[in-house]
Amino acid sequence: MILQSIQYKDGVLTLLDQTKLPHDIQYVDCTDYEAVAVAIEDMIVRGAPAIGITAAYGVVIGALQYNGDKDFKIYMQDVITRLSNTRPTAINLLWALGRTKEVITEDVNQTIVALENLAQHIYEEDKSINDRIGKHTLPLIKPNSTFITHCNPGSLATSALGTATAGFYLAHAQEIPFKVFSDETRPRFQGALTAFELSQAGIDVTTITDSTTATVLQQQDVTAVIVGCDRVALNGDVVNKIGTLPLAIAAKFYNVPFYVAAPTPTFDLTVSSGDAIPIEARNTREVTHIYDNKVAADVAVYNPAFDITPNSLITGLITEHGIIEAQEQAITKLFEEIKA
Ligand SMILES: CSC[C@@H](O)[C@@H](O)C(=O)COP(=O)(O)O
Repeated sequence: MILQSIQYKDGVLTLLDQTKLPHDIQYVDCTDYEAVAVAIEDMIVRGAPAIGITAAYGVVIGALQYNGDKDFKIYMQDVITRLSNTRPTAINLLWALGRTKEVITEDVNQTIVALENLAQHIYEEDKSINDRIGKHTLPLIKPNSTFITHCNPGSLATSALGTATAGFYLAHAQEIPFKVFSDETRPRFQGALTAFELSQAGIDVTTITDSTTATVLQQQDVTAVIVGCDRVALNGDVVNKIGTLPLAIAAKFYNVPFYVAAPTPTFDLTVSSGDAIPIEARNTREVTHIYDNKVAADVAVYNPAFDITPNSLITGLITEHGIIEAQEQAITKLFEEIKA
């Protein structure tokens, strides 16, 4: 069973509350755009593609709330600005919001219909991207192979099969035996969500602490590491959940291929390299507390939510158009082909 993290009907955006998983399955209904913005900030919804889809629906809800107090286009710009300031790293957010801007006109009713169609289109497009990334990942999943993944690049973070997990779902459906090690991903335990969703689907998954990753690479015959991403720079550097960089370094040391599942909406061709990508600094409480239990002394805390993996550590980027090198030339060529 694949859990749906985002559902929309008649002005109500229903989000699976990921802060409660895996213990409780609870949903949050958003009927105003401020609630959507807070849901993104508080990580009720999370994961790059899911954030983009949610923001697109947030704009629809914002348009539905319009009460004529000010010029419609100025009001809609305020809605978009609020949503775009929720989280800084995953480019899917700005990508989706940029697309909503293109359909906003002075005509309120027409704009609402266009925004609803667009949000639905972005949602469906993401599903198709998941499927296609899965198909390109499938040849890597030979019988009895072993993988490591990090964070949650799964159905919870997208509209369907996930990015890095899509191949796992397809291979499992074909009854190919394989196993997955899932880093728990401190401090927010997104990897525990990956283990949860893969195990729900009947996939052989083992949770490991982030500090066990190198030992698994040392001890096991790992076929490949496959992770997702939040933003890919023009030169192929990848920003993904904190802990991806040490995993990539360890994979290189043990000669294990390191793949990044990268939907094209996650590329940002305006940034030449990873160090130009803004890295979100999150609340120190995420580190000092596990749920409500204090686990750290009262000392300084450094809590970047993402890290930058240099292109030299990446074997390939698994896009919906196929696997490409994490290099500027290959990325430019892909986007030229898409445009043509
Ligand atoms: C869907 S791929 C991106 C993920 O690997 C990952 O970095 C992610 O889910 C984002 O993290 P989050 O901070 O929970 O929104």
